[in-house]
Amino acid sequence: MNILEWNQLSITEQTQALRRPALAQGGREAQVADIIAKVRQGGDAALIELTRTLDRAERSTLQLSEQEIDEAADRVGTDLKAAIELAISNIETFHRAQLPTHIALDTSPGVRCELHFQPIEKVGLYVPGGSAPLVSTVMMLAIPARLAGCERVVLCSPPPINDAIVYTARRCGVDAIYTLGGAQAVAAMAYGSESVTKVDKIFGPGNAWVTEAKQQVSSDVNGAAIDMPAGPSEVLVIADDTADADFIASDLLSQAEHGPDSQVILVTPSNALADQVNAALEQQLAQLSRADIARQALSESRTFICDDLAQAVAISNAYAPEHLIVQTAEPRALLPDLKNAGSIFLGAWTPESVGDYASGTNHTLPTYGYSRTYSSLGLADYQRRFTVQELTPTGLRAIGPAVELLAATETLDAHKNAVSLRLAKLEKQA
Ligand SMILES: NC(=O)c1ccc[n+]([C@@H]2O[C@H](COP(=O)([O-])OP(=O)(O)OC[C@H]3O[C@@H](n4cnc5c(N)ncnc54)[C@H](O)[C@@H]3O)[C@@H](O)[C@H]2O)c1
Ligand SMILES: N[C@H](CO)Cc1c[nH]c[nH+]1
Ligand SMILES: [Zn+2]
Repeated sequence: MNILEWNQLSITEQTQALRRPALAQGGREAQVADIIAKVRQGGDAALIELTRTLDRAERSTLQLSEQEIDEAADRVGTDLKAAIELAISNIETFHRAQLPTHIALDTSPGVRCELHFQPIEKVGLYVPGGSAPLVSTVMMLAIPARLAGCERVVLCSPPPINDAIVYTARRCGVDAIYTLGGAQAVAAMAYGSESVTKVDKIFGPGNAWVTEAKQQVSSDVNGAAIDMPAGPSEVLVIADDTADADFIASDLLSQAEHGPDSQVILVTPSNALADQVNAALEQQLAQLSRADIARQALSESRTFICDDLAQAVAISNAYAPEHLIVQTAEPRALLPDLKNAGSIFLGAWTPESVGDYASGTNHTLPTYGYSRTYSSLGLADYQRRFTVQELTPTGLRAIGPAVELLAATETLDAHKNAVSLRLAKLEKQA
């Protein structure tokens, strides 16, 4: 990886060096808008045609039949099924603990306020499959959907759909599975078609086409809400000279292998470590089946040499990575200063891969720097919350005059009147 001295870069160069490669490419807006328009106009026929041209797959139906699901499940080995069970157990445990608490209290005597939670009724899950079949993403998206109580859960993944994706979808309670990928899958779930259910909210990561389509359908009131912009994978590692260069290289490569537009960053005050990591990257790349993809990602990735760990934290906060790994002598000591990251991995024995699969946390995370304002996917994303209030005459007498005065100050007479009429009636009754 290119090694750069952070302090030698101008402000413009620093900003440029932290730019995401997928965003730098850009230019997909019109193409994605065209795909969405075709799906809205042509329904299933357009989806079948787009699947043929963009995914080179011939299918006359989009939804998997029960027989196809049974056959796929039979082909999944028992060892893999056991690993899936272990992951499901931890993901369920962590997400069940996120079930919200209903609030009901009196803010003052006779003024009852309540906070209620309701599942979003219909949700659509996108499971990437273009370059690798992300079985783990099925668990990350479907488990919280079921725990939240969503009524209908549908899933799209590009053809040829992987057997383990199908098995896991059924195991996690998905109601319908469609062999659809890319922007066309997002459009189908947002607007519906003859065979695809229109959903209220779309969840899941994907490549730049998927992410762009999610943005477009979420800005249309007739489309669907989305979880977050979860695009090409990225990781930033903060390390000092106590860190193991092989471990760091393995973590960087684990995200670099996702796609050519993935990005990985190492920030360290140690020149020696930077060189060791580069040597370890070369060694490990030679063993990887996806070395070509990882090399492309590494070409847009870099190491920054910084003054100290405080500067490393500042660089990380500015980049706002999807994943942040801290491999320093005292990783937890940095935690209070780490502001913007989707998910943080502390210490030498916490490879990012454990969060991808089985520790229990969700691997669907904001990319492109959106971890400044978006959070890791959680149970709350599958629910909506609303408030309830109920006042007694005592309650209205207590807060009514203040409401009247506030309404008058805003020159909103009707607001004031709605209180005044009632207070007058209460006066008469007294
Ligand atoms: N942020 C997260 O939480 C998170 C989690 C898992 C994966 N990811 C990322 O998800 C991505 C998965 O990408 P992927 O490509 O493997 O699978 P994908 O399923 O997201 O995309 C494949 C689809 O892209 C469409 N497509 C490909 N080239 C196209 C083109 N030229 N024009 C129009 N459509 C085209 C095709 O329809 C295909 O079905 C990776 O970048 C990975 O890093 C992110
Ligand atoms: N690291 C990905 C999120 O950026 C998630 C994933 C799935 N499988 C392996 N990794
Ligand atoms: Zn990963």
